[in-house]
Amino acid sequence: MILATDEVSKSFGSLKAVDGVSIDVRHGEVFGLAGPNGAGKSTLFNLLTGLPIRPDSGRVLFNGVEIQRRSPRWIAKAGLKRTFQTEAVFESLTVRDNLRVGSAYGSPGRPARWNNARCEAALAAVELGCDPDRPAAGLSLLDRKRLMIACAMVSEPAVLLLDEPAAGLDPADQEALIRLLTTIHAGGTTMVIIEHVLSVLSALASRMAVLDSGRVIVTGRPQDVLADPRVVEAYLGPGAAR
Ligand SMILES: Nc1ncnc2c1ncn2[C@@H]1O[C@H](COP(=O)(O)OP(=O)(O)OP(=O)(O)O)[C@@H](O)[C@H]1O
Repeated sequence: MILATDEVSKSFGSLKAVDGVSIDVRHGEVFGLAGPNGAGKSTLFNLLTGLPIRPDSGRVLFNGVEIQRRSPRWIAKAGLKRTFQTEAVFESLTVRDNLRVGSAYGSPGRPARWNNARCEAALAAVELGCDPDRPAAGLSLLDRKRLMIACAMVSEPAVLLLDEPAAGLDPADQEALIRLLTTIHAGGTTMVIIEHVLSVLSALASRMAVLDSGRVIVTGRPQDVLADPRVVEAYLGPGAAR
């Protein structure tokens, strides 16, 4: 296992947002996370990356090391990086400067000396063909997503966590995203993907878990999980699977 949670819980007041969740992510796989709105998926990502919360109980293990009390920066430098539901790019900065920020935040060891070759490589990896010296503002939705992924990939993380990468994309752009993430995965990056667009998740993930009300209700291969009556009822309500 490269990444695991062991009975991780987090409450906000009386709400158990994440309730005793245990997942195991294997080296080199794409692991999916799904579940209805409010199921606790993003909170689980926040607990994995220390941003900005810590678990009330349970452990997060990265390469066998407990990281649940580590800082977000330490976790990023260790090789666990993430993207966000909304396209978290600095609109007033150029594409190149966005990548510089990504590199400075997550590179292991001392801050890496920036070089243009690295910028070009990161942009090529996400197939972002624009002028690197143009502002990020005005990029299309898909290109802002490419840039956000490039900012995470520029420090060559071992694990990339993607929070709803397909949100807002039309079917053609979803296909482009699937091709892009397939290529990045083929380069050796382990991925965990939260996604509501289940066709995208099915195309990418070898295993997945579904959360409901903070708990894992089913884990397995996408084709089995998505046909499971418990999953159908979590999305559509009690009795929907009958
Ligand atoms: N900082 C916070 N303070 C209080 N409640 C929170 C906080 N963060 C999340 N929650 C609550 O925890 C629950 C789980 O939220 P979370 O965002 O993890 O769900 P999700 O599965 O990612 O949902 P979505 O698919 O809509 O993004 C929700 O009820 C949410 O309102």
